[in-house]
Amino acid sequence: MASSPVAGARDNTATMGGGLAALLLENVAGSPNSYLTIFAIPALLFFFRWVTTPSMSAREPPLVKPTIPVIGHIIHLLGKEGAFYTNIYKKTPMPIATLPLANHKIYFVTSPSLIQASLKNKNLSFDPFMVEFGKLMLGFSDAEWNPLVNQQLVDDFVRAIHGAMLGEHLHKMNATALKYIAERLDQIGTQPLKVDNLYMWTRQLVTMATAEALYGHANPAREAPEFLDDIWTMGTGIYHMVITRFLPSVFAPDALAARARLQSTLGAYYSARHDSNPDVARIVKARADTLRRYGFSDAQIGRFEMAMYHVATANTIPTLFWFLCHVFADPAIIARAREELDAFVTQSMSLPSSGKRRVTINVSTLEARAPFLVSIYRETTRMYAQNVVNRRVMADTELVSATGERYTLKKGADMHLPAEVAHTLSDVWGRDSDEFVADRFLQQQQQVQAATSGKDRRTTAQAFIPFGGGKHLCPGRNFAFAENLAMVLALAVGFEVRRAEDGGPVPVPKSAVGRLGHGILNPEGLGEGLEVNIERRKGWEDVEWRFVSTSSTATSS
Ligand code: HEM
Repeated sequence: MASSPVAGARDNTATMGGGLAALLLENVAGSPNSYLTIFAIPALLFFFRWVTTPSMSAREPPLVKPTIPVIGHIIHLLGKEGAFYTNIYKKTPMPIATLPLANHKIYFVTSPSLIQASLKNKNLSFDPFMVEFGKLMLGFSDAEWNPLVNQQLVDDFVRAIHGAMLGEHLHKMNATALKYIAERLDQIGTQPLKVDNLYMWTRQLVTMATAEALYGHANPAREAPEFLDDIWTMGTGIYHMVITRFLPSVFAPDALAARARLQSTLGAYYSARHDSNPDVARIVKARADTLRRYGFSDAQIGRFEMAMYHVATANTIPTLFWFLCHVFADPAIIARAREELDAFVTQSMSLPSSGKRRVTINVSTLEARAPFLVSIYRETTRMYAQNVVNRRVMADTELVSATGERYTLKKGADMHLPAEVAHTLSDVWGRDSDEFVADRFLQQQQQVQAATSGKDRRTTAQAFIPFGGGKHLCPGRNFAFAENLAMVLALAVGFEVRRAEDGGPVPVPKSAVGRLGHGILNPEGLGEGLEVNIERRKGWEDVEWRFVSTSSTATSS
């Protein structure tokens, strides 16, 4: 039937009045392809949303939706990196929340009691991350990794690690590392030591001290000093190797090259069976023994053990740097530290035949004898830790907060416990939670002793997670304590550390942007331009330093 232009115009007017659906139906009638359009597009959109939005059950932690649907949190996470969690918490403060990352769920925990409940819960495991991150960081292919690594190995390995850094094993490591550090300090004579970059100086000295403590006299860094730099260069690539996993060969070629050199050098170390030398740390022996039992070749142990050297230095040394800066940056802090330390260090002096006065300090006593210095150390780890403790939910689990709220956690989801958020909660740490307060931990200890605020102390202890917690609580924390406390004590008492430019106090530099996958923040520009002079303190010119580590009061985080 022919239609007049007028009739057509009337029809269209009617259609507009009848709504969009009618228009679409009318047009679709003429074209089978259009049927596809009308049904397929919404179906696809629905399917995409269904696939990419995790389903939620009642009592799961409340959902925090991203501003941009589906991928908003991912974009925000990659853009803000370390500050991601703080930003989310500032916008939506919750004790626990569910963050959808595409179709994956992350439970983001900030409440101190829920943090501790998570760390203690056996259904929440770090093991899958050890396996997943390990393979990526160490550059094993699936074909090599899968036949070697199984749950039994992970269990044995974790047991071996934790048993190997206690008691006599720990004392031996402490003694070796601190001997190396003390000898370097003793070499500073009457002329000031000019240091171009305080961060790099600390890093070089303590990376080597740690290598000595781990690997003994066959420590590969003795023969190949580039080994020390390689461990840090490798660390810069972790973000690309493990977090984004996107073309590390393009974005982190130096890190991959450094990794290859480290792994080959360590492969030679294990092939020569240097790990059986008597001056090697128990943790190095125990790890290699376990890996050999599970069929790793010596070359594969070398590749795997690069991880040990990394974890032993990556967090301890930036912590030491900030600790040192804060002690020497504020004249009131260094004065108070010396008030605490001078008398007891003087009591620890002897006069050996060398003619020099010798101070001998047992690092295991410092917790009790140097509470102010220990407080500065803890405050440093509180302020600069930005590690995210990871756990995976292995079975549907219920978590109960201190106030009785119950949350259901679903199998397969991940949990993130970011130290940066927990360490700055103002209702836990006070209104000055963003500030560095040198005696914060000392004040708390005194309040506990006076029994005035046991509850507060419990809450801060629950929110303090620089070393993680539960079964995977960092086994190196006591060794890190010994290196940090001993070195800063010796410098505080026996030396002056001053800005080279004008002899003024050491500045505390800005910290670099926190990268995902890193624990303690680095200084901006890796300390470039932080020139200092280190010279003997008046009245302490002829003192040499010795540290021992014997069982008495155990040190702790
Ligand atoms: C200030 C220094 C250090 C900090 C802040 C630190 C922090 C951490 C953190 C947050 C974890 C994860 C814990 C968890 O998931 O619950 C960890 C694990 C670990 N750390 Fe440390 N760490 C430090 C020093 C050291 C040192 C010196 C060593 C060895 C000599 C070491 C060896 C390890 C090992 C082997 C693990 C894995 C433990 C396991 O999976 O069971 N760390 N550390």
